[in-house]
Amino acid sequence: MESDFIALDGVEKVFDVRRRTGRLRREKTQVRAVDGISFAVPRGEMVGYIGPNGAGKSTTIKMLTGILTPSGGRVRVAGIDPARERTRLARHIGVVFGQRTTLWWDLPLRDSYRLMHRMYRIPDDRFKANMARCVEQLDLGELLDVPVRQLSLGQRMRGDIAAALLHDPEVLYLDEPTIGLDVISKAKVRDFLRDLNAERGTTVLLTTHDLTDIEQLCKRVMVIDHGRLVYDGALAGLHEVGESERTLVVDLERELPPVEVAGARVLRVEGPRQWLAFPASVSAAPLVAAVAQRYPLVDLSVREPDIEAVIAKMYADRSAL
Ligand SMILES: Nc1ncnc2c1ncn2[C@@H]1O[C@H](COP(=O)(O)OP(=O)(O)OP(=O)(O)O)[C@@H](O)[C@H]1O
Repeated sequence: MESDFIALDGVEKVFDVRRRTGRLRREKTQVRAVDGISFAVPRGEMVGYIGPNGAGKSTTIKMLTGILTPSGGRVRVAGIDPARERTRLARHIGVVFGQRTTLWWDLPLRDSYRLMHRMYRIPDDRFKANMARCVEQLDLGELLDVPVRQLSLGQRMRGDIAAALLHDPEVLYLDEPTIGLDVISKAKVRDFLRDLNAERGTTVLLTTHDLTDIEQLCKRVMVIDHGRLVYDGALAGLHEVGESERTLVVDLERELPPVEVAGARVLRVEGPRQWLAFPASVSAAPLVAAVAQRYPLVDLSVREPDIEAVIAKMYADRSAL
């Protein structure tokens, strides 16, 4: 069970939608938001779940919380069928939606937390310990008596993350937890999540458009597109799938015509500096040697492929199919 703490097997979600096709006419159509997804996440793993807008990420998370019932397939979280036993599952999971808050808008954070204490029937000692930990690690001390509506987005997000953890869940779903946050708030949230996962072994499923979140937090990433899983593996492996390229930036002694060497193509020439693209999967050494042998080289550097470009290319390639 531990190796498939979260398990999806051929999961589908189809929405019936009515579309207006004329002044009085409406047409019934179906949207396959999730189209046969299978994956397993072992206990204690922190996994990124990414994809373009409308790919089916939120729908998957809603099925994992039990808010939505799958149209087909099987979902299990901590051995529980979420849609059937949503209340029982609630004790095991915490959910944070970056775009909306679970806190009471007009109440200070402290009062929201007190309400959750009672709603979730959290034992007093656990509540106190978790509260103390979150307040310290998320730097909430000075914010506890401020009404939620007066908090900045970053402060509110930290407040929301604490709220999701007061009942000590084993699983945390995060849907865009860093959206709209400034650089410092993002760093605080990421540090906290990293510690939470390392120290408490909380299993984390993270949905985000910010690939830095993934690069800094997740070894494994799943990519979903049009309701299907198109990649599940190490973040590094995405480069191979996306056929990404590295860039060799060379500074020559003087301005010269585009460099000609096998295995690379010149992307740009700017005075004595030239940018050469070569496949990320091959070593830079022979290329550097070839350039150095034939051209008056002053300096050089190698730039790693940009993961965002890799993923953008993956999406583009698939939609061209
Ligand atoms: N309640 C609903 N009724 C009808 N269609 C829906 C419903 N919820 C989602 N959809 C559709 O299902 C598809 C997947 O939506 P979903 O919100 O899961 O995508 P997402 O990957 O989370 O996107 P985003 O990154 O924009 O949040 C979209 O085409 C969306 O319009």
